Amino acid sequence: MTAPFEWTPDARELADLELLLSGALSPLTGFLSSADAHSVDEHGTLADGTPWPAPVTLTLPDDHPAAPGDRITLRDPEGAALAVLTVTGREDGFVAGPVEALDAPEHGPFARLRHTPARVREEVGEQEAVLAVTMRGPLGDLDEIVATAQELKASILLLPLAYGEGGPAVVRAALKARDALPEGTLVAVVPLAPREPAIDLELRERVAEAYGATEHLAGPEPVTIPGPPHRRGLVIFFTGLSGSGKSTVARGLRDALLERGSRTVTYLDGDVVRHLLSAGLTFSKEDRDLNIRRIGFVAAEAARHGGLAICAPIAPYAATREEVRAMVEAVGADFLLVHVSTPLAECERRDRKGLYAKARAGLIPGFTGVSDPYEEPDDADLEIDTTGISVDRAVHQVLDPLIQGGWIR
Ligand SMILES: Nc1ncnc2c1ncn2[C@@H]1O[C@H](COP(=O)(O)OS(=O)(=O)O)[C@@H](OP(=O)(O)O)[C@H]1O
Ligand SMILES: Nc1ncnc2c1ncn2[C@@H]1O[C@H](COP(=O)(O)OP(=O)(O)O)[C@@H](O)[C@H]1O
Repeated sequence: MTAPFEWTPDARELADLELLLSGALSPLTGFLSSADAHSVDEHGTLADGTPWPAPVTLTLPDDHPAAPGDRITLRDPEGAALAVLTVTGREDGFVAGPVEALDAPEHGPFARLRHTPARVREEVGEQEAVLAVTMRGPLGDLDEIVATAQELKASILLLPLAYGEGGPAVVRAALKARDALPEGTLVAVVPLAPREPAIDLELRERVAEAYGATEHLAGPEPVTIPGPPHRRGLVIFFTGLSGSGKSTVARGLRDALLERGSRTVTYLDGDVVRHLLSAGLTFSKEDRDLNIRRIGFVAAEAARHGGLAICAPIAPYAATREEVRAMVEAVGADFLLVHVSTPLAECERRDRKGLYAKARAGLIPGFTGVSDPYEEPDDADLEIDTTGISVDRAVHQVLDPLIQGGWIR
């Protein structure tokens, strides 16, 4: 049964929730209170003295109405109800309490391999010694694992710690290793998000124990060599006042890239987006933020598999631009913020669409730069002022650093 209050935890918290529900974080049965989390940080124990290596917490905004005694349905981003949390405390932004599983649909890559610790222990049998190998990347030396297992007369359990973009690759590596290891080697997928190295190792030990391990080997850390810039996803995000030249330069850049032909280009113009993706949104702060998040979402999807996206909205708020940068970097792509810093006076002099005149006459309320804020970026990767220079020159001020940085060939 779902509860009256609702919340959608973030990706890390959802991963922890899955582990709490499966028993992989035993003896924990819920999210920690602030007191427990601080005690773990300071002493490596819960407040009652039980040893525990890592805070497992859930953040809830202060304006969320749930209070101690209330029940909150926890949902995944697609809306599936995963669990109910019974609130025992709220402090320092954390909500604490035990969680109970709901009948959530199982999906996602390798969902069939997400065996619970109880199921794995049952399959292995209580008497047997088990060598668990936790892995975040491909295993190097399988001979060493085989030799250790023989010495311990143990069966082998591979625990790929699948989290985030690289998750499926770790599981594939585990399945490949299983085929080369002795018969009877088991694989169980554990969605354990990484922590700082020492804590990560201790937490892996605890998870391995929950899975019945009598011995634990931590597999090598993955060596992540990012691809060369010209193969990585890239989002070029123009921001600036209306009339500063964002669309003109962005279109020129798009055309120059298409002429070179070395990359696919997705172009998200501010005006075009407003007619389709964000049709119906106003220019209130909330709607502008939503508009920018939508643009960021589409751009990040285009960049996820190595595409190049160009966006050219006003994007007046620094925090929202930072959110988009984080969304793009979270999919392993690069983000370049281009501030088209043409001063207001010049934008107003151009007044291509007559909007500044209307804004000054009070006919358009909340017009950026006139009667609505524009927060100047202090994190721009490039700045161009298009006053008194040709469009071609302005386009080159963006294109040249892209070539120099290796993003464009
Ligand atoms: N109140 C108000 N403030 C600013 N701009 C306004 C407003 N009302 C309409 N317009 C027109 O909408 C274009 C900006 O849309 P954006 O989607 O880029 O804006 S935002 O990023 O959501 O703030 C902008 O186009 P550009 O000139 O291409 O920037 C304006 O033509
Ligand atoms: N060097 C330049 N770069 C870009 N635009 C320029 C430049 N010089 C003059 N302009 C003019 O400035 C206006 C910019 O309008 P636009 O690109 O629609 O701005 P925005 O998308 O920022 O609202 C256009 O009329 C364009 O021709």
